Amino acid sequence: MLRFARCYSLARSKATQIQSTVFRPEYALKCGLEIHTQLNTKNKLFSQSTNSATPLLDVPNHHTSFYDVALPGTQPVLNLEAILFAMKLSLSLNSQVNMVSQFDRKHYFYGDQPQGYQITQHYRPFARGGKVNLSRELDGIDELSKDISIVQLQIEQDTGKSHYTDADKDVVTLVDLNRSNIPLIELVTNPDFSDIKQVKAFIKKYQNLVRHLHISSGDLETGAMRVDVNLSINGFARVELKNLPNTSSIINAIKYEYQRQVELISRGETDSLLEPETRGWTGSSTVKLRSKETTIDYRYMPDPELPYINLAPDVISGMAASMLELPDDIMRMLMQKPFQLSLKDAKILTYNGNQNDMYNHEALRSYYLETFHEFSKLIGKHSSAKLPTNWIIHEFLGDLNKLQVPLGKAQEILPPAVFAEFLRLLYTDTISPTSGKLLLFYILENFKQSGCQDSSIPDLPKLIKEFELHAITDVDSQELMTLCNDIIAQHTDDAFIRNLVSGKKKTSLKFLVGQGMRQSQGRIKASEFEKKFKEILNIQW
Ligand SMILES: Nc1ncnc2c1ncn2[C@@H]1O[C@H](COP(=O)(O)OP(=O)(O)OP(=O)(O)O)[C@@H](O)[C@H]1O
Ligand SMILES: [Mg+2]
Ligand SMILES: [Mg+2]
Repeated sequence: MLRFARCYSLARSKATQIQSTVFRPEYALKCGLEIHTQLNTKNKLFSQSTNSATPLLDVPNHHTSFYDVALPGTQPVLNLEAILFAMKLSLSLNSQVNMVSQFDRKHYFYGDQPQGYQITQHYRPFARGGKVNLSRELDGIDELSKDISIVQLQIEQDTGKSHYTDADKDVVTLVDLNRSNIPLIELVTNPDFSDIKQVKAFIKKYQNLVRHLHISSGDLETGAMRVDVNLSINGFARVELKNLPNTSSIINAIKYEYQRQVELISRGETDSLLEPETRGWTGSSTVKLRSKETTIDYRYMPDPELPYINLAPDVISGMAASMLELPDDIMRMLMQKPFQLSLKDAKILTYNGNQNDMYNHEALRSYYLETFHEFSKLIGKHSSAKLPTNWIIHEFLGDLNKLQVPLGKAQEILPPAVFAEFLRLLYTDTISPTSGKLLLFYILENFKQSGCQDSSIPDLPKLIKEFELHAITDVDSQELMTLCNDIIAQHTDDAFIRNLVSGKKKTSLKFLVGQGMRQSQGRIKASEFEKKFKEILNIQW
């Protein structure tokens, strides 16, 4: 117990130390990233095995061929889909695709690497150069604009996975080769990052890019994307940080390592910072894995079983011509007229979350754009941008999440033209926002209760009539007067009225209006109540 308490307090003090890390200009941070991304091709890089999309659910060693487990005599056959994916990514990053690239063997011995070498691209990578632009406007970095330049992109095969178990005190290593030979792209950036916000923004942006291009799930949690950070201060040697399973580990490891190096430099103890080293992340600190002297000699050599990748120029130009619009351009389009979305809303339509979301950004964006278009047609001009935004991005999405109904399904009963008609009812005050919320939720809940099977289009006028949701637009003045007088009689006393009328407690008016909205079930507008209460109580402010 005591030991636990000591460990706990040590971990807590490290956490506090990490939180309070201050980046000081006299200790300039320099960072570069190496990002491995699994490509979601149908098959593996050099075999016909399935490249599984659900690695966490798989039975170990299920997706393996003779080649993946390195049976003698098997040979690699290149999967061209991986080349197309690499080309898409390179073009999106403005990288120069090499017309000729080649595969090399990187030798090292490990249980989850049965060939004894990994096939990668060492001498002639797939693409070189390129950049990612980060901006204050879109990515929230401190600088107005900053380019992170790319060294290269290389295609390589993933390794298997080792699991260590403690069976009767003998440590047993279990090897799962499902991951062996899945295609990876390693992206190497120059050490252009000078603060944490830039690193975070880059990772988010790159993750979204691979999802946008449909070449990877980009998930850090499943290991589909793995980030190594290289970090140095004031010209000392770089330290490479590995085993960073999620964004918070990446950020905390940088903070911890920065602080560690600053302390060494400020104490003049810089011997250990003269040679590069590789460190791992334990969850609360970095620990040395190996130094330069013990660096493995990988004995790189061209793979004699694989021919060069020779690209014809028209393959690249053909791909360039068919490229999708990129996320930054889409965001800028959405933030301008006529849509005028906020950055946050534009991101919802452009940035993909993980697979658990009830929608994907592309489907939601086309739904939004089509509905916007239909709505503009209905009301005969460019619509007020706020209405489609609020009702699609906030209300509708909120309902889908609450009810766990996927957008693809909900669209069957609420295609863009029907949603646009619903928006028209709100725009023309045929129904109040309160009634609109009830109606939308009712429609979706009903659909959910049918097991998302009853895909008949809802009859909006009929439902409005049935549930008496029609807004009371021509409010009978006498009826409103009676309602307001009743509320005043039931909910106020002399002091309440005095403070309200004198303006000392103006918020009391909101309270009265709220009561009115509740009693009329939202069918009489708040502004009508406000007018009436002011008139009855002779409020002058
Ligand atoms: N002075 C430096 N400070 C911080 N980072 C640096 C510095 N110099 C280089 N880097 C970064 O180190 C990384 C080097 O990656 P690269 O893949 O080229 O080599 P590696 O780490 O030796 O190889 P491996 O792929 O086997 O890990 C790049 O991300 C680069 O930006
Ligand atoms: Mg490295
Ligand atoms: Mg590398």
